[in-house]
Amino acid sequence: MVPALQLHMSKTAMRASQKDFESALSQVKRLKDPGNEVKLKLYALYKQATEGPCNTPKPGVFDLINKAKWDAWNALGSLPKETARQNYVDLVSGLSSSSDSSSQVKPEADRKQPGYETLVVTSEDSITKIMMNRPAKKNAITIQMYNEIMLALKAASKDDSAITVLTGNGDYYSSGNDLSNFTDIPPEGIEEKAKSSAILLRDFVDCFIDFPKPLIAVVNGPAVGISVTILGLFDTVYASSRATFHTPFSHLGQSPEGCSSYTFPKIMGPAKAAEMLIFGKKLTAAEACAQGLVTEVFPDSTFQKEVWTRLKAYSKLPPNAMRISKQVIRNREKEKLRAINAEESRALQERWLSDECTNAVMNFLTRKAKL
Ligand SMILES: CCCC/C=C/CC(=O)SCCNC(=O)CCNC(=O)[C@H](O)C(C)(C)COP(=O)(O)OP(=O)(O)OC[C@H]1O[C@@H](n2cnc3c(N)ncnc32)[C@H](O)[C@@H]1OP(=O)(O)O
Repeated sequence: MVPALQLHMSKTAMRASQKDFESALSQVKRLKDPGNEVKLKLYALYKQATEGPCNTPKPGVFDLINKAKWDAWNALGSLPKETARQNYVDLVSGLSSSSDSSSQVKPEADRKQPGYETLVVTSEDSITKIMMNRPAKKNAITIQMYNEIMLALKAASKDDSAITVLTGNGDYYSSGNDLSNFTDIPPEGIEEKAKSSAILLRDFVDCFIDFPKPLIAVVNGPAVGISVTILGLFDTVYASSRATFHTPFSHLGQSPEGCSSYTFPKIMGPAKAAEMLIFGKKLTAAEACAQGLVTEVFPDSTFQKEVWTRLKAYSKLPPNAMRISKQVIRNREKEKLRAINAEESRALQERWLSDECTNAVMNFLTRKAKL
């Protein structure tokens, strides 16, 4: 290349780069967090562009952050200031366009994972959301929904999400077991029905006991029965101020499940647990929070916004560290929880054959009783 032309081009590039550099500096503040590796690159290019090659003393090995920054800057060697500016501008421009395209939110229907009829399952921002989707039936859990929740949890345990959320569509979180599950009696008879239901219940609860990643309940409204008891197996429970927590097992001729006979006394003390599990006392969200079943209550008007902002921030934490922390906490109790689940399921198998339970279910289904 002719030297004069080369000089002219580099001067043009330098002028353009200087102007763009200033706008890149303000643009970078508006970007989504690009992660540590990119932040180090930006830092190094900025230092090189403004101060030239790194000639400050190397920080000590224990000064991890400053050492990483120094290493990144030093790695640029004698890269000219102008080139560093240009590279900085190019990097920010690349980050801006990818963040623009990722911020174009696709409608939920487009992001929905196929294969579920009773749930809407979506994965984005490192969060897999499993939403119970029978709002007209208050998200009562049918046999199909138990099976789909188990499938969705198994898939979420293997996908690349960092955290998993269970929530409900509509005004209820869930009204618990769909009482019409008891009406579909197979030709083998009622004993067989009770036996297969106990196996389903045990498998369902085991999925929550064994779930390997942080599991969060976003309790958008009232919760009844098994949708309340399994909350003791979640890592975090966020509730709308409109939510209530009701376990009317005695009213239904039934007994507690979801490991609540163990987790509830442990969480809230035996006296408060007995009032819920034996006498069916319904708790408000504030009461459930005071008793430790709920992590935090948010005003209903801002519930979704506040909770999802929080969860998006948590989902950016290192996923392996979160998974290991959960496992360290859970592993200590896993065998115990599995044994309790098996025992509760056996007790319920008996209960479902009792007159007390049959009458309560018939009363609901013939609309003689509601909670
Ligand atoms: C494998 C087996 C495991 C078993 C373990 C689990 C134990 C439990 O979960 S016990 C808890 C069982 N749940 C209940 O007892 C709740 C029963 N439902 C009610 O009392 C009321 O529906 C409720 C207070 C939740 C809401 O009342 P409303 O606001 O007045 O609404 P509706 O009653 O009109 O409900 C609308 C619609 O939904 C149907 N529905 C609601 N919940 C259930 C349910 N759990 N099972 C079956 N159906 C339910 C209700 O019948 C209405 O249907 P339609 O009349 O066809 O509109």
